[in-house]
Amino acid sequence: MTQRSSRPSRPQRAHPPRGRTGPARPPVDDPARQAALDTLRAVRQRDAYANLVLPGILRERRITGRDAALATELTYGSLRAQGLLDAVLAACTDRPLSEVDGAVLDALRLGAYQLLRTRIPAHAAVASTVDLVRADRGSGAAGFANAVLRRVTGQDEAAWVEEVAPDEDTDPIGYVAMAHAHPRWIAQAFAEALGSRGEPLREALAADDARPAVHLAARPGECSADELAAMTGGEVAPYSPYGVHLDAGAGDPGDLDAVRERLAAVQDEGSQLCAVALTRVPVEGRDERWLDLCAGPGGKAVLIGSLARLSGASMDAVEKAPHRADLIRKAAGDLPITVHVADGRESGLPEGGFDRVLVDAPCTGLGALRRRPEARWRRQPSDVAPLARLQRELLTAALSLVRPGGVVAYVVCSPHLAETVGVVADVVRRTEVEWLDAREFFPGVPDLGDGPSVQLWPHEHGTDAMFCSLLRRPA
Ligand SMILES: C[S@@+](CC[C@H](N)C(=O)[O-])C[C@H]1O[C@@H](n2cnc3c(N)ncnc32)[C@H](O)[C@@H]1O
Repeated sequence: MTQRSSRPSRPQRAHPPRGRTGPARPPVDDPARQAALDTLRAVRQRDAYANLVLPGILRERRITGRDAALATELTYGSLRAQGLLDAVLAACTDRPLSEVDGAVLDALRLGAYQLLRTRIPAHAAVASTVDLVRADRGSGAAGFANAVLRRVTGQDEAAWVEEVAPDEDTDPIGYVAMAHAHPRWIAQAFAEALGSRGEPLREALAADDARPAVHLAARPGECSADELAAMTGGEVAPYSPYGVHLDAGAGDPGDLDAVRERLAAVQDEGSQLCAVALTRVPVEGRDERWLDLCAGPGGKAVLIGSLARLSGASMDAVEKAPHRADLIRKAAGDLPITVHVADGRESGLPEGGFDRVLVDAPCTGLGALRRRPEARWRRQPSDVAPLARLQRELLTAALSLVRPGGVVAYVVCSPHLAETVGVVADVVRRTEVEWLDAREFFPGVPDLGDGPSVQLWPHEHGTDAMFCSLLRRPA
């Protein structure tokens, strides 16, 4: 690890007071950065979700085109990279970041992101950030931000990683976690799922750190993937028969005509594949009652419900949260889906009453971090055990709701072993059930490992890191 010759001295003032420290100026005319900064603040102060806050700000302020694209890139990029940015910023000040005014810290993260991970010229990145701080917090805070960011400009991202990351030889996981801006415990969980601390782990974290393409699912019976690609200018997805990929910078996909007219929905290709896999497993005899046990907000329920309609089946959808149950009803429209607000562990639905059951269980979401920029810094290792307990209980309930000979798909958007094979192996040990080789039901998808479960990965499949196990209740 290289050592910096000296820590930067305290910038300008020994202790710039918190809050306003000088005359504020009128708001700066930089709508993209202002939108990004306001979103970072909402995420920090109110635990808001950036992908809900930012589109609202852009709409309200009528920010479009290049400004909207820049705001999106800076917001999501700064949030994704936060751990790395904070380590660099901490090395550029001589007091803990916890003592830096929150609003100033948001701006410093925005500035550091531009300096380390964009092609924006350094002088523009520093000056624009300092202007934002001056307008909001006054000239003292602006001087502090200027001094810190100038120190960040001293070297590029790779050199900073060498300085702030743990030593690569003694802590390879800690090193690669810092280099690709992931908390160490998440990198460790990925390493365990991949069975590697080397190149596959680096590739997985790098893919997880990049801006993902938008994935759409054409609604079966309404529109084909070819038609959807032609309508949206996207590309037909490589594996899902319903999938289309759009460029990462393609704007708000909710504005697309195909999505507004319900011919398609925004849905990761891995989610599509797991939902479709449930419908591909042959079952003998009756095949007309399907169930989604954790259905909100309804992405998979709509895809499976569309396939149910085409094959003459109907579907029940269970969701514990009433507002998410409402979202399923809205998304389902006239599909043959009956929505129940209930706990899937005691839904009151008939035991053995269903031919196919999906358990898309609540999980840490570690497999979809690239789509939820702030999530990686919010999740904690202590979240895993209670979720794994709930997942086991939901899967056990699903196995009592499926009829003999029927099939259950257990799906999570996480590769954490405690939520994936840990849950399934435990339930299989305690229940009489056949663990099917799920790989057969992901035709054409390469690199699916040794089975019997399927673990998808962003770096191998271009999907979220979705996990799917298929279980059959003995006839
Ligand atoms: C991973 S999400 C499901 C996503 C959904 N299948 C889709 O594709 O849109 C898990 C859902 O389970 C719900 N949930 C959590 N605990 C539950 C329980 N005990 N019973 C039923 N649903 C539950 C959550 O509110 C959440 O909506």
